[in-house]
Amino acid sequence: MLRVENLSAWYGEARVLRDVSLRVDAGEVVTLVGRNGAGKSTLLRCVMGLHAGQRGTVELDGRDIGRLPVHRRARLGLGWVPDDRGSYASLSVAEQLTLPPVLSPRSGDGVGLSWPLERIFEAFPVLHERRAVPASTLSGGEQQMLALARVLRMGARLLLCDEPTEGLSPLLVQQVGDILRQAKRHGVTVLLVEQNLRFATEVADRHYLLAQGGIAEAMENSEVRSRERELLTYLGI
Ligand SMILES: Nc1ncnc2c1ncn2[C@@H]1O[C@H](COP(=O)(O)OP(=O)(O)OP(=O)(O)O)[C@@H](O)[C@H]1O
Repeated sequence: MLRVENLSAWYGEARVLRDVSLRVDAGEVVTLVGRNGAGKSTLLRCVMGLHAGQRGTVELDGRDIGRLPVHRRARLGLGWVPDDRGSYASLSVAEQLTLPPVLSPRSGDGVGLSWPLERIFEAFPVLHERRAVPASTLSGGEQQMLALARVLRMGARLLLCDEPTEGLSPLLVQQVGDILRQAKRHGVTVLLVEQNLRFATEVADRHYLLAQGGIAEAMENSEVRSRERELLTYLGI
C-alpha cells in the first residue's frame, strides 16, 4: 500500500533522513521507533506531504504521490493524526465530527469508508460523553482521541499517527489500542510513531527502528518482545 524508497529529508542544510526505504502493506499496523531526534516525525510528515525539503519516492498503491500537495494526499485516503492535536477549539466535539469532508466511497470492498458517527461514539465513549462541549475544554488526552476520531470519520484508509499515546492515562492508552485494532479489522492501515514498546507489540504487526535518520532494523513482534530490555535502554526510556 505504502512504499517509501530512498527518502532523504533536510531542515535547511541539516540532513535528518538518509535514504529511508520501508513499506506498509494494506491492513498492516507498523510502528516507527527510535530515539528522540531520530527523524520519526519528519518521516511521517514527508509521507503526508508536510515537509518541503525531501527527495526520494513515496508511493501509495503503486502511484507516486511524492509531489502531491497535502489535500490531494488526504483525498487519496491518507489521514494525519498530529502529536499537537490541532482542533477547531470553539466547535463542539459533535460538530467537529460532522465537519470534515467525508471522502467519497471507493468502489469495491468498502475498505476505507467514513466511519458512521454511531461507530465513532461507540469506539470513543469519552467523546460521546463530551459531545456537546467545546473541544477547547477537552483534556490533552481527549483531544488526542478527537484527532484520531476525525480521520476515521473522514474515511482515511492509511493513518499516520505521531505518538498517539503520548501523555495519555493508562485507560486512554488501552482505548487507543482497542481503536487501532478495530480500525485494522475495518481494513484501515496504520503507520505510527510509538515509544511505548509494550503498546507497540500489542497493536502492531511489525516495527522499524530508526536511528540517525536511517532504518537501522526491521523487527517482528517476537523480536521486539525478546529484546525489550535492550531496546528500552537504547531508546533511553
Ligand atoms: N523545524 C525544524 N527545524 C530544524 N530542525 C528540526 C526541525 N524539526 C526537527 N528538526 C531536527 O530534525 C531531526 C529529526 O527530528 P524529528 O522530530 O523528526 O525526530 P523524532 O524522531 O520524531 O524525535 P522526537 O521523538 O523527539 O519528536 C532532529 O535532529 C531535530 O532536531
